[in-house]
Amino acid sequence: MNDRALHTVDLTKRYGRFTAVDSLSLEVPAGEVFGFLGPNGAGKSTTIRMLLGLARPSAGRARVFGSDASDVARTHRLLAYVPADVALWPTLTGAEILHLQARTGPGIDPAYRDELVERFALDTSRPARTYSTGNRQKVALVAAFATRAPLLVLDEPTSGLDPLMEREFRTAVGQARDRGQTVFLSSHQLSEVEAVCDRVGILRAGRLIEIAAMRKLRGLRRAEVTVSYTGAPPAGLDTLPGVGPVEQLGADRLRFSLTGTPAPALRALAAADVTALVIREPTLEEIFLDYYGSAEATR
Ligand SMILES: Nc1ncnc2c1ncn2[C@@H]1O[C@H](COP(=O)(O)OP(=O)(O)OP(=O)(O)O)[C@@H](O)[C@H]1O
Repeated sequence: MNDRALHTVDLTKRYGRFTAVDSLSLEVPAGEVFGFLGPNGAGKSTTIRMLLGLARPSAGRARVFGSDASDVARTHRLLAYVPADVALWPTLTGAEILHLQARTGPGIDPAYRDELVERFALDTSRPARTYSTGNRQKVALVAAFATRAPLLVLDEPTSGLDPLMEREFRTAVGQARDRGQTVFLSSHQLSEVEAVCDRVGILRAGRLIEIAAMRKLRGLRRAEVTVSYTGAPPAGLDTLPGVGPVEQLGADRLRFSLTGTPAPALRALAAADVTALVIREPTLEEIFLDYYGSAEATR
């Protein structure tokens, strides 16, 4: 099989005069867990619809394991897809839907499917119309992860899941990787992408602005650190590498931004009588603004 699971060249989608996806060129090698990050409206779902042959590109091309994405009869035998808004047959139960999907998709591992039903705590005896958003997502995730499709395309698959289920999701992605499946995961949750992906592409206003290994993305991060203390304030923080301007928030509290390893800052803090320490991770939007400049970050 082709060693490139996904390959796009100048992939473009215009709606009238609006360009939703702009000359996207991307390669995802087989076996990689690739994160596709971007804020709302960046063009993630539109890109995915073109990869799945569900939307026709205005220009450029998309290939799935070497076949043109428009050849859905061929490419859909090689992939499983979890859409952002999962719609199920309302009168069928979860079990019936899983059974149906097993018969129509690229083939499944029934024992692993049953294990996933347990792990995702899915009550498959209920009709789908009674399912919450999260439960509908679970049905779609179980169906996708149980396949042996070489490519899993997941479009913001965890937006309705609680933290316990999010953990199961991360485990299932790791198991898919261990089996050699390629995972294309669209998300706007940096922590999720960071936990499971090998590489990440950042999309903004329809353009791919960065493709980086996770290690590099971590280097871009700027955390906000708030420190409460008694007695003398921690000394020498503002001369440390990675520490941004130190802002005093009252008599016994200060705040600073931190990029890269926290070790030097923690050593400086250890010398003071710290009563509370809060480290807030930046949002994806803040990383964009931080790294690319606020003027560029708006469409
Ligand atoms: N059929 C359509 N007609 C016109 N504009 C569209 C159409 N589909 C999408 N768009 C626009 O294209 C842009 C990209 O939308 P898309 O759904 O791909 O974004 P997204 O990154 O998936 O966002 P989200 O995280 O909110 O799902 C948006 O501005 C959207 O309004």
